[in-house]
Amino acid sequence: MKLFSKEQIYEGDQLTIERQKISSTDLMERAGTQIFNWINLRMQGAQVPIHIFCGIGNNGGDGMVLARHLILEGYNVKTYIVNYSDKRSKDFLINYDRVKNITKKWPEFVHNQDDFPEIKQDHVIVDAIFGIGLNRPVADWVKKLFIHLRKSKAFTLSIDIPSGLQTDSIPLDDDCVVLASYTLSFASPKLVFFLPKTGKFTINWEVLDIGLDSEFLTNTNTTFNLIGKYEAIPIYIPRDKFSHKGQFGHSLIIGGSYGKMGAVTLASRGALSAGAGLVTAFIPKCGYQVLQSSFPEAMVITDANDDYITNVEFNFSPSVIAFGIGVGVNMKTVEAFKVLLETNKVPMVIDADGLNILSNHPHFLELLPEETVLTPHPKELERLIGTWSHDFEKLEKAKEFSNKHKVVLVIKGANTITVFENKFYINATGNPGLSTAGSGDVLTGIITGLISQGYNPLSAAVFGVYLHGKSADIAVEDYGYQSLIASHVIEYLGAAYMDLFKQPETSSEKHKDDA
Ligand SMILES: NC(=O)C1=CN([C@@H]2O[C@H](COP(=O)(O)OP(=O)(O)OC[C@H]3O[C@@H](n4cnc5c(N)ncnc54)[C@H](O)[C@@H]3O)[C@@H](O)[C@H]2O)[C@@H](O)CC1
Ligand SMILES: Nc1ncnc2c1ncn2[C@@H]1O[C@H](COP(=O)(O)OP(=O)(O)O)[C@@H](O)[C@H]1O
Ligand SMILES: [K+]
Repeated sequence: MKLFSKEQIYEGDQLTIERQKISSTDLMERAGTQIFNWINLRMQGAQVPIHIFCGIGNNGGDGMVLARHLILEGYNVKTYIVNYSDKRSKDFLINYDRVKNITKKWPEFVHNQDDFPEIKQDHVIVDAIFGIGLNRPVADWVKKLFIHLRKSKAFTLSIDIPSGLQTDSIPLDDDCVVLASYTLSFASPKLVFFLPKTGKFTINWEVLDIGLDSEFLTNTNTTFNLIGKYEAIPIYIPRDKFSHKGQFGHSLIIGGSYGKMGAVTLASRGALSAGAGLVTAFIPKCGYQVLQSSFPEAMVITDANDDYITNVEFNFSPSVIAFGIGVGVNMKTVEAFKVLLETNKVPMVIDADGLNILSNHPHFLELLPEETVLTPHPKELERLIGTWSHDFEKLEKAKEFSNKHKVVLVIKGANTITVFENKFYINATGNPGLSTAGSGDVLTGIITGLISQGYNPLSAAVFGVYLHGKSADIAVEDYGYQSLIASHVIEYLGAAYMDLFKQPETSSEKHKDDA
């Protein structure tokens, strides 16, 4: 799913108005009506008090349209105008008048703290205070209103974006933003829903279709794209009846050191379960028994050294090489990595200590084959690209790094973001059950196994991250967040593949899959 920027959304509005020959007021009517339909379907006329807080811009206008429809339908509505400015938008004013004239229930003005209404926990709040037009910090009394709303603990439905959240910056503090229980967003979800410091303001969201111009929706390229089921399906390469293992490549997984052999086992299993034809693990001698007995499907080559890797030698042509898992940073291992990079021509995936070696020896980066996949967690990323003061700076630095070294950078986290050629792919699957030892090793294995069977490195990274998260989403149903371990992610990988071709079942799953 495309994540449109604020500028693109305004442009899409304008194009829709011109091409469909409607007025901006008509478009606002569509937006407000969609929200009304959403609420009406769920509330079925229930007389729960609904407090609608409207700003004075177009987001407030949407709130006014909603208020009119809810009042006319007989709901128990109180409408407030959060009067933070006198510069009311034209469409806000039109809809304000409509509320007054049609419903005769005049909105109340809120100018300061004394005007805040009492809100009980079992009431409903609609937040139509600020939309994407917010461009500076909110006034102190408005911030106090946000705190008042939050303290009520009432269900809070934000329109388009939680008020106080800007589309391109991080809030000064958490009290400056409405904490939404749910957000109904127009055109597309906003990038900030997926970043660690801002995503927490609305864990749940949904996009409402307001009939924007289809040419605009199809032809507009976006820098950020959300990867859900419908983006993953076209990446999938089907298998033909007469296929044989020789077609799915040979993955070489180089890693491990004394006490860290499990990581290589997990990655090797991940690669084979993702569909690699053959997997060979290259490990120090001490791991031979461990690997052969814990994962008989893999072949094993050992280093001359017992405890860590000192010299990588193999006598076959791998389709892809993964390097770094559990490998340590011994000087001999660093030297072996350098020699490997100097001679290697096949695609690579680099993780864990492989990344730490790159951070400590930045000139090695020049030796990487183009489109090498790097899979750092936040600490490893920091070592690679330096520190950042906020998420937007992190993304910018990650993009520069990816461009400079021509690498596919997979920024792991709750919404893993893959960066390549100035585009960002935000993953929609995965859950906190993945915050467990070895889950990153499994991901490296999956991406390696995908490259092995013919996916290009970018597709392998984006699809691998999707499958890894999806597998965890299915597995968590059986294990719960706490008990999910990395091996389960491998065991459920088949279910993740099969899910690609299943219809969404529950509404929350639908939400993820539509994303
Ligand atoms: N396709 C779409 O996305 C549509 C969007 N609409 C709505 O329009 C909204 C955007 O409306 P607007 O551009 O009028 O902006 P907002 O309603 O988000 O903001 C209100 C106004 O306040 C001003 N302002 C910004 N920061 C302020 C601050 N800290 N203190 C005081 N004033 C401040 C802005 O200049 C803006 O004019 C969207 O979020 C959405 O809800 C819909 O009405 C129609 C369709
Ligand atoms: N809260 C979360 N939600 C979704 N995915 C997560 C979450 N926490 C961690 N992950 C995923 O789990 C993996 C952890 O990788 P990593 O930190 O390298 O673990 P390890 O080194 O133990 O293998 C990454 O793919 C990351 O995106
Ligand atoms: K809002």
